[in-house]
Amino acid sequence: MTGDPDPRDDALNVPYWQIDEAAGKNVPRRVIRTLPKVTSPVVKMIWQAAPRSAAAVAVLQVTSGLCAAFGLFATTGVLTELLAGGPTADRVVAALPALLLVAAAYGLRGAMDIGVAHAHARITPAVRRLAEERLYTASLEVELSAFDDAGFYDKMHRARDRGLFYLERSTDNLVELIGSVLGILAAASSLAVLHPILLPVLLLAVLPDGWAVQRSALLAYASMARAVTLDRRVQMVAELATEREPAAEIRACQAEPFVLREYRIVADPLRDEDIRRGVAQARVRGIGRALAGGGLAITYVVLGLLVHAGWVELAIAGTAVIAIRATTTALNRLVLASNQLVEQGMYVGDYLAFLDAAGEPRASTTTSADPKRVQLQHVGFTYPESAQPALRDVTLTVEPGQTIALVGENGSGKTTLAKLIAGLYRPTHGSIRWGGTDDPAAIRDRVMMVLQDPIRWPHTARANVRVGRHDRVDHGDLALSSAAVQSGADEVVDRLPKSWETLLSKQFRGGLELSGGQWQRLAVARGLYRDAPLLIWDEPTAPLDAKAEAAVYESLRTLAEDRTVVLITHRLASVRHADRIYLLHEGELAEQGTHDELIALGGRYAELHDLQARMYADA
Ligand SMILES: Nc1ncnc2c1ncn2[C@@H]1O[C@H](COP(=O)(O)OP(=O)(O)OP(=O)(O)O)[C@@H](O)[C@H]1O
Repeated sequence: MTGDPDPRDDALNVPYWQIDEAAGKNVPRRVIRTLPKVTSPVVKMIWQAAPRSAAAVAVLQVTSGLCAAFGLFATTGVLTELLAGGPTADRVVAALPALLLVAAAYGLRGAMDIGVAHAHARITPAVRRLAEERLYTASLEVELSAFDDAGFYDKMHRARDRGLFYLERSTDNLVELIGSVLGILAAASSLAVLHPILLPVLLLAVLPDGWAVQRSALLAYASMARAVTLDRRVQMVAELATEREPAAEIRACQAEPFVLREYRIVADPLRDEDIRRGVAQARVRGIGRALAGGGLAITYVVLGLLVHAGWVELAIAGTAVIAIRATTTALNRLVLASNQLVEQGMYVGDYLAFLDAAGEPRASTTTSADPKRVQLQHVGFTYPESAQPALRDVTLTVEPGQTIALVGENGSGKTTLAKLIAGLYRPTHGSIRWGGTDDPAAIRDRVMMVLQDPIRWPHTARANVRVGRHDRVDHGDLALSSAAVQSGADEVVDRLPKSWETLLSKQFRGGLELSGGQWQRLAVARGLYRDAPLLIWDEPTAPLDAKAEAAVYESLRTLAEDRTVVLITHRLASVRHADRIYLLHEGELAEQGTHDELIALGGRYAELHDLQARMYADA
């Protein structure tokens, strides 16, 4: 039956991702004050990414500015000769040497500008490359728990989606800014020499437009800050509607209208916000243009009055008009570039804030300690931004060579505990020691973990297994083959058209897709290929068929002979031989012992065991 939406869905109408008015208020108000702060990290980045090209741009731009100044002075010479008395032909001939100087100055300037463009072309891609690597390094190095924090996600998305893009744009704008500053210095210094009063008058023509562009930039940023979460939500819904992974389930659940409704809920306020911003920007731009036009008119009137009063010669006034045009153009470029730099600087700030939040890259630890005995003392763990702890007061010891099993209902904390034992999370209470160390970085090399929902790497079958220990030297693929045989992945690979070299991703031409169970066999092979003394299995066999499951457990028994194993499973029949079984309930250790002890106890474990035994018997 279809009908009105469930009223409980109304929770969707007051979402946390709505427009955030407070975030929009927290933006800077002035460009000039902010400019040095926002440009210095960009300058530093340019210098680190492409020092030679940066030096070339600086030298060529200064030379270009000098040429421009020289050209303007030479122009006065040309105009003086042309406006002198006598026949026109004589005046033109007399002006020729100055004219040649003007042509040479501007020709040289053109050559310098071509050089600037060449050097500039090398800078932006180099900056992007460096910035991307820093971002990816930071996000790969960050503690796993950061990914459970929505604030961190917002920061990362801002840094990745906008920070990188605007860092590139601000590199271009910085080159533009330096060029326009030097252009202004050249033109304005000639103008000041011709008549000092022309310079302040000229500012009248440019400042209003500058104000408008600045306001417009700030409006854009404030709008972005208000809508950033909303924007992310729209992208998420867009992925649901367009990506391959959810496509089947959406159709199977007939959830298409639900996805569209979700889209409308988030897209409508985003559209309204964009309109609000666009209209406000158009208004300030309009005011700025009108004021700028008035300012320029006043500039020319003042120049006319100066000529009329005989304070300025006509030839100098002619050069002044050219200089005014050059200065206005350069000042406008400067205002635009600096305003854009400030706007972009705010996004670049987001990029830098993310690098800060991600912290220093983890020092690559050279000490590698064997986990040996793993001891947990009163360990508690709460996920970031969660009200309830996922684990409470867990104390247990895993002796070297033991196989322990973690069992319990869904959500009881098994995976969380396994990730703590693997050193992926740090406890929020209590302590964990692995042999002689409590530094998770020191044991990471000695842990192999097969996760509940392993990554399907969009790579070859070989890469999917070898990524378990990508730097392992494996002559003749001996370790690869052995991991494949133990996990049953060999049967999967044998059927692939290009064997180990088959690309496992439908998103690329020639790629193939595997079934859930086939992927899982590769994931198990990946864990085995890693080959480490502490082995953590989180429901490794759930999607496997009976034959593959039996093969994996057989391999597990062999592996367990000289390893410490932590096994998580809901199939209690598979944990019967574990040295010790821990039953978790709502984040606490509710029962522990051997299989026989727990059955004798007659508690939750015994109850679950009976239930499963009856279920399989009925089946
Ligand atoms: N990334 C996360 N962020 C916040 N809470 C989480 C996160 N992962 C798990 N939890 C919460 O922590 C609790 C324990 O989850 P955990 O995945 O450890 O349970 P589990 O016993 O492995 O469950 P299952 O048998 O379903 O795999 C649950 O209440 C869950 O909602």
